[in-house]
Amino acid sequence: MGKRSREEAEVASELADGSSKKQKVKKDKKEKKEKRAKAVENGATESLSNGTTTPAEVEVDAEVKSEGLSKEERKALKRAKKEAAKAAAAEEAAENVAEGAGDEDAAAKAEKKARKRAEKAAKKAAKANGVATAEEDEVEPKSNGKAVTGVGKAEGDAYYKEKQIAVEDPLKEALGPVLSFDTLPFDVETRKAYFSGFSTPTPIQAASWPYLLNGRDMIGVAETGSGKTFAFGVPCINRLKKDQKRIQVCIVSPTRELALQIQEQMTKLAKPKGLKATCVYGGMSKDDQRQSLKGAHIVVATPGRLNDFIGDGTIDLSNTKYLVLDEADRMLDTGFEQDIRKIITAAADGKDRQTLMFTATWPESVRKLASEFLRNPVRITIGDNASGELRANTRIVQEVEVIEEMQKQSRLFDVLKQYQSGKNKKDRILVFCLYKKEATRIEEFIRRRGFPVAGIHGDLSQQKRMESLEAFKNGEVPCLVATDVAARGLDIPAVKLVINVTFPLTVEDYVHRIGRTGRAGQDGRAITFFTQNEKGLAGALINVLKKADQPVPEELMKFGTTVKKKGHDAYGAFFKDTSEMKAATKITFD
Ligand SMILES: Nc1ncnc2c1ncn2[C@@H]1O[C@H](COP(=O)(O)OP(=O)(O)OP(=O)(O)O)[C@@H](O)[C@H]1O
Repeated sequence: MGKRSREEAEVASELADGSSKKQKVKKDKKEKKEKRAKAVENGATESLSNGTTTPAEVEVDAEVKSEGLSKEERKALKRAKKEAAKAAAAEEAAENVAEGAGDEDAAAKAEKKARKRAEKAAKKAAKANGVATAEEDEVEPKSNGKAVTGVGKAEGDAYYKEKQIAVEDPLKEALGPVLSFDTLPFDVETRKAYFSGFSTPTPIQAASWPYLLNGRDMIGVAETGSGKTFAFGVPCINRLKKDQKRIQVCIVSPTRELALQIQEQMTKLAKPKGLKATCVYGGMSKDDQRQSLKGAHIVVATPGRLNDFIGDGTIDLSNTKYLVLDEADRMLDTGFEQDIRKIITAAADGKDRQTLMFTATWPESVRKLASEFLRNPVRITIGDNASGELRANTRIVQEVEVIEEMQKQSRLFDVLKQYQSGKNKKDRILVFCLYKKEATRIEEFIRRRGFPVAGIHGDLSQQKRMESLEAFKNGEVPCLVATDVAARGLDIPAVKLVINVTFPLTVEDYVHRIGRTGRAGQDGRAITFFTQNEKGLAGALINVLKKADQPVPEELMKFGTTVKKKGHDAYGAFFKDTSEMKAATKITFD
């Protein structure tokens, strides 16, 4: 085709396109008018394809619902109707102007303006009518409406692969991860309040949010310090009804200090929305806690005190539709099982309830019990670990020293001298013991050697426990001696070193203990004294070291690599020979 004829063809096609566009605009307008007339006739409340409600529709809706309104409400409704009529007239005028001028740009502008007015009127009318608008309620997550989905399949799959995320979903919803806070259903101010200081969601947050916002039950398994609290905390916020001053969200935690820490995080999420989170836990006044429950929407609790309050009628969980077991494997072990059964029975029915279980360790022994309480749960596991095997945070350097019982104190002194002197004098060190009496003795030993130290264990009053933790957190005391009450969940900034003076009863507890360091993308170090007394746990410990790519001392290998089938009542371990294990790849934490 020659140049000229090509130009002519293009002009002709443009003209043809223009006239057909005009015809289409006319046809659309005609259809819209007919639709409005029909809506008024039928009392229908259909929405336009862009999701807004037309003034006529609002009017019909308002008419239907105006019965039983107060005088003020009727007035508001009348005003809204007027607005709606004005907007409709404006829309009509805009259509006429556009038609008369034959100018599509002007028509589009006028129509846009009119639509805005119509939307405004629709919102006013809806408000007067008690219908919440999308903006007020933000996005109300639905269980089946997929209110929030993450990125598309290709991008999502690439992210899952890069971050080694395994998603097992019996319903095969295949929701992509949320890779930016901006795509969450919160306004700018709220996002700032929640996420300032964070650059992106962590892998467990990115992968779990779309499913949780869509109402799914979940098991989330991710390494210590990887942001699980916000992973389960953020999605429930939009679901809460501010005016319903009843417990709508319940989060259960195994220890008092952890419950308080979760409450702090939940308050950060609740407060900007005018919601209240409170905490109930043992060892403190019941009356004060009863008082604090007034007007609360979210309760974080330890199981014993929660059941006390359910039993005496202080707490009614029948409206609790979002139930979280944090440190879920601990919550489901034999010590807590009965308490948890009672709590779940007191909460809303399974079909109305979203149940979540989050943890860094997910032993085989609790999985069957967990399935009793969950409905088609999505299981999300981070770290090339689809089967949910025991894994330690790979940013922690793990050193294991096989020594004699009687060498422990002098080695402890050496380690403290090495890591808490000179410019490192203020570095935080957490020392774990197995027994309360042992913790008291070790604390005294450290104090006598000239190191400022505090303690936290079950022989101390709750007040004293909280004071010790606070002094450690605010840097007043750089060394804290603890039993396993401090092993799980506690998020203390910049713990440089964890020392295990006596190995815990399970290797799961070991993973949680050392997880107090190396949090939120930081590096950390753990030094563990291992004696002949714990040789039954050597195989499982060797597995954890190998999977985290850590050196395994010869002396430890000598105890054997077999993993006992049943390690402890709490967990009833799992069987795997270490030779099958492959080293873990590092997960990046943005
Ligand atoms: N998106 C994020 N980016 C950076 N830091 C984050 C992000 N989300 C949470 N954090 C921070 O990471 C730290 C660890 O979070 P959190 O306590 O929730 O970990 P966890 O996975 O529950 O750990 P544990 O298994 O020990 O209980 C906290 O200080 C938290 O404020």
